[in-house]
Amino acid sequence: MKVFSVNQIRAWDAFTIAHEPIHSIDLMERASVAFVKWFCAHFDDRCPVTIICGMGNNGGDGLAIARILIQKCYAVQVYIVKHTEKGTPDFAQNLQRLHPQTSIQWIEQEAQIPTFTSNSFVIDALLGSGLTRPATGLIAKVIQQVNDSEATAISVDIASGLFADSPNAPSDVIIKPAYTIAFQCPKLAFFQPQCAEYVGEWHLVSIGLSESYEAQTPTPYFYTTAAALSSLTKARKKYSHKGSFGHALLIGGSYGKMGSIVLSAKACLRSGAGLLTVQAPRCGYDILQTSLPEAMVLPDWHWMVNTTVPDIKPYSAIGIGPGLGQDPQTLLMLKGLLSSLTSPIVLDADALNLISKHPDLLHSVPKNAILTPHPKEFQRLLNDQWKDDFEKLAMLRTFAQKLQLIVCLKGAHTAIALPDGSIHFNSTGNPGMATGGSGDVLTGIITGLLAQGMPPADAAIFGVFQHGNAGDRAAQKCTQPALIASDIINEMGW
Ligand SMILES: NC(=O)C1=CN([C@@H]2O[C@H](COP(=O)(O)OP(=O)(O)OC[C@H]3O[C@@H](n4cnc5c(N)ncnc54)[C@H](O)[C@@H]3O)[C@@H](O)[C@H]2O)[C@@H](O)CC1
Ligand SMILES: [K+]
Repeated sequence: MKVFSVNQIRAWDAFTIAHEPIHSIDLMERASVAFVKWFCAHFDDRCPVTIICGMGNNGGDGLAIARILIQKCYAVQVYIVKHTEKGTPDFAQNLQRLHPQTSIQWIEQEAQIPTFTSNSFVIDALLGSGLTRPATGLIAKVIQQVNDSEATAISVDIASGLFADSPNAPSDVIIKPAYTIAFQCPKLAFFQPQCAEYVGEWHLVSIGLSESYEAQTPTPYFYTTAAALSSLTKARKKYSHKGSFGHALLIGGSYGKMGSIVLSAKACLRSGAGLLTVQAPRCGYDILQTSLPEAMVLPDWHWMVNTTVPDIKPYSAIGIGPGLGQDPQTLLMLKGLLSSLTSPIVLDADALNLISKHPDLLHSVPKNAILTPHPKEFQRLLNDQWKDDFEKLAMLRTFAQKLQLIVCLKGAHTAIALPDGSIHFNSTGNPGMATGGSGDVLTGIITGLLAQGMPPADAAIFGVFQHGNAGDRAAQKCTQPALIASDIINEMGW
């Protein structure tokens, strides 16, 4: 799914209005009906609903939502903040459409701001994607009052005061909703950690905007959906054999850190790799052979760390890093490996840390190599600091494009930057996966997919998606706090 900027969304609305064709007031009605459908599916009519409206189209949505909820017998109180002399035409029309007996209160001064009770819902329709400056004055005061209350706030399209495509200042006043119900496509802000409390749990509702506009309009940003990946899962042919599914090599583990490479190795096999060899220091030999009889083990001559550059000819993909350690001899091995590479590679954990300490190595990482850093590792790779998450994203794009690498920046909504400049935000996963070993599992999955011949960009996007999917299934079974990396492996499968 494409993620568009506010300007593109506005053009998308206009295109749909002109080409469907549909009147803009009817598009607003569609949006409001879609919002109400979600709302009613989640909350019954026992709790009072307060709708706070601005005077733009977001406020127009709020008024239409009020009308539809009243028809469905919800107890609705409407407040309109008079922040301008004249509302938009669709706002005005929806104001007219409200039943004369609807409870509407204009807020023209601070004393008229209500208190919001803890058992109520506040539907936030003050400001939407039309935000041009931070919320101030009366609107800011209303937002503050909502945030100070214990009411459950639900934002229409986007939290009032939140910029969709660019960072807010720390002092900006923004609704902190429990939920955001966004129309048609997510906003870039939804994927930024710094915006988390201004987004809450977000859901998309379709408002039937033009499919041809979506298809023909370019954007660097994408949101991964299961449907877009369905073509990547292929049934196995009847006469296939283990040689049909590649031979992966995983390099990692060191004294005290063998668990990392064991986790990667298990995940690699579960991703469907036909054969797996693990190169590990000699101290890990028994551990690997015992915990993972399905894998072959190539013991390094060194007892504690990896030092030997493997003969890479037999392998269709290589993953290196989990538990690797940063011994000087391991660094030499990594250098040797990078200079002799012919197969696709995943670089993770200490392989990335070694590269960060020896930045010249970055230039010997081959095109389309997959790097899987978490934000700290990425910052070390960049040797630079971003001032906010939007800048981090821009730096990620530039880095991947300049070096022609695939970078999976791990976190909630892992951002996968491709050499073509696109960024793909993941849609699966949960905070239960923030636990030691999760990343090792991901490295194993992607290495296994590469070994089977999946193109690197697909392997990164599909691997991250399936890793999160397995994590979601695991969390459902054992809850998020109880989830450990092995649970992710046990829930793998597609
Ligand atoms: N036809 C359409 O374009 C549709 C629009 N929809 C809704 O319309 C919203 C966008 O509506 P608008 O573009 O009218 O804009 P908003 O309703 O977001 O904002 C209203 C107006 O307030 C002014 N404003 C901006 N920042 C302000 C601030 N900090 N304080 C006070 N005033 C400020 C601007 O002039 C802006 O146009 C979307 O978020 C969505 O909710 C939906 O109804 C779907 C269809
Ligand atoms: K809003």
